[in-house]
Amino acid sequence: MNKEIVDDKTMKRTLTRITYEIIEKNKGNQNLVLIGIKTRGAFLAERIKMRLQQLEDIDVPQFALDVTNWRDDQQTVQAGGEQPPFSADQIAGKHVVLVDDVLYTGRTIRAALDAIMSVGRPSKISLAVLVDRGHRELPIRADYVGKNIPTSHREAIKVSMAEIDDEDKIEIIEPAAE
Ligand SMILES: O=P(O)(O)OC[C@H]1O[C@H](OP(=O)(O)OP(=O)(O)O)[C@H](O)[C@@H]1O
Ligand SMILES: O=c1cc[nH]c(=O)[nH]1
Repeated sequence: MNKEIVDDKTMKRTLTRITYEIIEKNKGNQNLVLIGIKTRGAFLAERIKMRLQQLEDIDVPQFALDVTNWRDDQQTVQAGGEQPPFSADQIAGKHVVLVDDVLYTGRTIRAALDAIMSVGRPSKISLAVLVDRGHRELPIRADYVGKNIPTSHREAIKVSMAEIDDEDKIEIIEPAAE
């Protein structure tokens, strides 16, 4: 069963708040680079980039990262992951804000950190997520959290985004009754 817990208006507000928090914590915003994890993290990073442009009139570089090749379950997933789309110069000495939709075990973020470090050395990496659903398996935490949504292991969080899903919403998928 799917239960909608965040609607489109709330999702927009949440992203605006995350953007304000990034602005507040990074006075000047000079060194920022946004890296969104495909698939939906990349669209979230694009939206944060647009808000930074509107709110602060700054043009922050933004990239979409495929972490397939760095996953720790890589043997079991499809081959054919993409290489990072940025160069060492584009991230060296920068403050990278990594963006994803859901933070769960933390393994996707671990893979993203390795992918970034394989290219260059940012001065700092922060993490922004739309949803933190708990159940971490690695010592990873987010700096910017849209919604903390406590879940059981059996539940799942489904983020829909207008760019690919036709609408914005966050649902909790409950396991079917046995
Ligand atoms: O913290 P974790 O346990 O790693 O889980 C979180 C990740 O899982 C989902 O991605 P998924 O692999 O389903 O790919 P998608 O974004 O392309 O749907 C989600 O978008 C996060 O990236
Ligand atoms: O519930 C979950 C767990 C990982 N990734 C998701 O998108 N949802």
